[in-house]
Amino acid sequence: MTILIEQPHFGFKVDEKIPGDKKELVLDGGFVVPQTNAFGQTFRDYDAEGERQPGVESFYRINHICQTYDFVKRMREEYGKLNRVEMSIWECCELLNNVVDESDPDLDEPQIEHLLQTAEAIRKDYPNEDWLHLTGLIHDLGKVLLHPIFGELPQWAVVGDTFPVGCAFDESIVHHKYFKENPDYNNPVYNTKYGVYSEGCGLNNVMMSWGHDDYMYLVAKENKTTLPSAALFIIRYHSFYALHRSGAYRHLINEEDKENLKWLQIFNKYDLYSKSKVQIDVEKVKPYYTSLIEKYFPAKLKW
Ligand SMILES: O[C@H]1[C@H](O)[C@@H](O)[C@H](O)[C@@H](O)[C@H]1O
Ligand SMILES: [Fe+2]
Ligand SMILES: [Fe+2]
Repeated sequence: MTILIEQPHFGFKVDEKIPGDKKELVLDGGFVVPQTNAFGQTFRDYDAEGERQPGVESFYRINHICQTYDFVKRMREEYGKLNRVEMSIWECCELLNNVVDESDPDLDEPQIEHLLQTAEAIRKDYPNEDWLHLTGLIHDLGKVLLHPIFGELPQWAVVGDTFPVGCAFDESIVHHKYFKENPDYNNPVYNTKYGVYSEGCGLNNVMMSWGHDDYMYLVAKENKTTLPSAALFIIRYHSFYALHRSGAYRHLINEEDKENLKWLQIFNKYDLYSKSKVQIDVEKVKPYYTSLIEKYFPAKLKW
């Protein structure tokens, strides 16, 4: 049954602005898109004054200064070895029980809540796309890099929006001004529109700032997941807001990226707007998600 609240037409598109005077939208008895985050502010407002703003801004300052081309190259090589731990996907979800993401203006809950909220919100609107439910569950698992067994990487090397390194930093990136202190900012090899890349080279050939996205992509790929390529693309680029939100860096993408981007934009609605104080009953949904994990992953993965 379709229930429509205070909305004259059916449907809600990702890039549509939520009307200011409407409280919330309900689709097909499915996922409710809230107008404000758990702190009563609009989502992803990096300038809104509030308890999280100063911490988030200082997070981005150090992130933008330290994410250089050389740093990313070293991290990809080091963490691409996957020689740290062997564990299942569900064990990794549980490790995130205590992890709180300092870059996020919309959420201060442990990450496991966010994973389940995202997956369950997708399941409401896309009941038949089980691969997308599982993608929701695992997309942020790369945040285990914050854990002591992964060397307790600092937040700036794990979370936050991502962006290409090796070419100019686009102005649409959150708190762009802090890039001025990044050594690559003044390096002529890396500071032009194309930098070390070329027109339509494809994102697979572009190095992204290091963090949970690329790491989890490497984990999924190297452990031979059977998830479709759109799932791997979502995991790898879900923090690349400059592209999927602002449309920057389109000169680097190829046809395959363009196709995958459509799924990423659908996914983003659930990743972003499902952040709330509503808790999911973990034990209740666990059997469903463990069956999906069995379908798409080996029992133990190398991390
Ligand atoms: O603060 C958030 C958070 O770290 C998310 O996991 C990441 O995907 C977003 O891009 C970022 O803005
Ligand atoms: Fe993320
Ligand atoms: Fe997320």
